[in-house]
Amino acid sequence: MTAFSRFMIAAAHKSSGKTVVSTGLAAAFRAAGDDIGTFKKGPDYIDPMWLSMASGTPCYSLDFNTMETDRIAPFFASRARELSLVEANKGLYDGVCVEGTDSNAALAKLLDLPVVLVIDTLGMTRGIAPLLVGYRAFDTEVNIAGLILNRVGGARHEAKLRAAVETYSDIPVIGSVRRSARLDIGERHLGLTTPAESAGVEAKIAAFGEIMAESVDLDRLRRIARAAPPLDASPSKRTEPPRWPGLRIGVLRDAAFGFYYPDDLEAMEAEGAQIVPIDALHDVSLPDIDGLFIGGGFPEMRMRELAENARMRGAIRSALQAGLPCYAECGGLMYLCETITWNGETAPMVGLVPGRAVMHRRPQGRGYVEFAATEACPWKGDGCTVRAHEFHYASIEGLPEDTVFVRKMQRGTGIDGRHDGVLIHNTIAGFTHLRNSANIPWVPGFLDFVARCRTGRT
Ligand SMILES: NC(=O)CC[C@H](N)C(=O)O
Repeated sequence: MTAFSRFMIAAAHKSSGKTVVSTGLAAAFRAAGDDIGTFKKGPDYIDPMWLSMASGTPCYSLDFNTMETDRIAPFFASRARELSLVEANKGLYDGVCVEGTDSNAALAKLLDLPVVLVIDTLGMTRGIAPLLVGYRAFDTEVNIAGLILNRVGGARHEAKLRAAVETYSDIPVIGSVRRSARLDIGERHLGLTTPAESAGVEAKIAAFGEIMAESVDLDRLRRIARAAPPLDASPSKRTEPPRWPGLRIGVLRDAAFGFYYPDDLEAMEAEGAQIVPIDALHDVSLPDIDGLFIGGGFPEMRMRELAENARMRGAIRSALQAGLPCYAECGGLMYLCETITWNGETAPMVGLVPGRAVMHRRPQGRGYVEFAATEACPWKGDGCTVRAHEFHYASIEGLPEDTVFVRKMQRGTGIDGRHDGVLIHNTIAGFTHLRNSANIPWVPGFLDFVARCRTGRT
């Protein structure tokens, strides 16, 4: 049994301001000297970037789709800090199936998380009461322990909301956050803008923190978090020695590429690999590496700078053509194509994948996917059905007929609706985002492949 303080920030629907409130709370607790850690439910990469910048520690995803349910609590216990904030996705009770087995509420029950609801009160006064009554009655096993009124218009609005809540509900109001342009994070395709591309991001996060410290009763929230019962799970511990000591894995990490799960990179390090960060916008050559990992992100937002860095594009193309093993996901796949087209502009990219990445106005693939590896897949242990996710506005056009794919889609879109993961030399590049877990061990699969290629080379 492990005792540590924890709570979930949930809402009634998407875009209620959860991430801004959570980021501000993480910043406020950190500024107050609390040992705060953050988690995000679901496969998202962007909200965790804000949360981890605010807390100064990695933000880990908790996801029913890619993690075995019985591994979630040990994983949480091994990453939790003295005070842990879990940010929900969408609404508290939303989930893929009608039973809500993968909902935020299910996660709150699994981890015994007291829930703090952030309610977007825009255009709402007395109507908040039936919403809360319903949320409370819908599942009495969910511990809704506090309420933060968000986007409150002014003192009169706040008074009406408080009166309605106090009259009809027993959920305590622990905060009231006024509508303010200072609390804006821009939204666009895929969700929020990333901190890496927001000007003055540190000042912005500090301002979120100051506003939350003034608007939310932090002590009350600490008490709610402390009242969580001890968690019936021991931290997961690794006992085997690292299998690939000294393997050097380059990871593209900059304003264009940033979609990485911190525990995937930690899993590489636990196997003895060394992560070598590479900036595709500014570095002009590749460091000494055995393998390359290019995650997703927003290459389309930086396509001019990526194009202008012709030396790096050339260095990556030559290295991959010479057989350097590489794994690229989504934005990484787009970078490896011949060109990216967006907003009427086309820019040259690496040119390893003989196709053109084209951005569209609507998502071309979104949600959970399932695939089976084809015989062509050079990674070992990839034979079973793999669950993962995709979210992209890009498609790949002009791929030749004889393209070799390593994934046959059973659910989801991938590259052509049926396949994902092109194989070119020792590079696998696809739209799917993988998350390493006990049942989807892509990290050992990739590292083993990198090690085999290295042995072949030397
Ligand atoms: N998931 C990603 O890496 C997204 C890539 C790109 N920004 C798109 O929307 O298509």
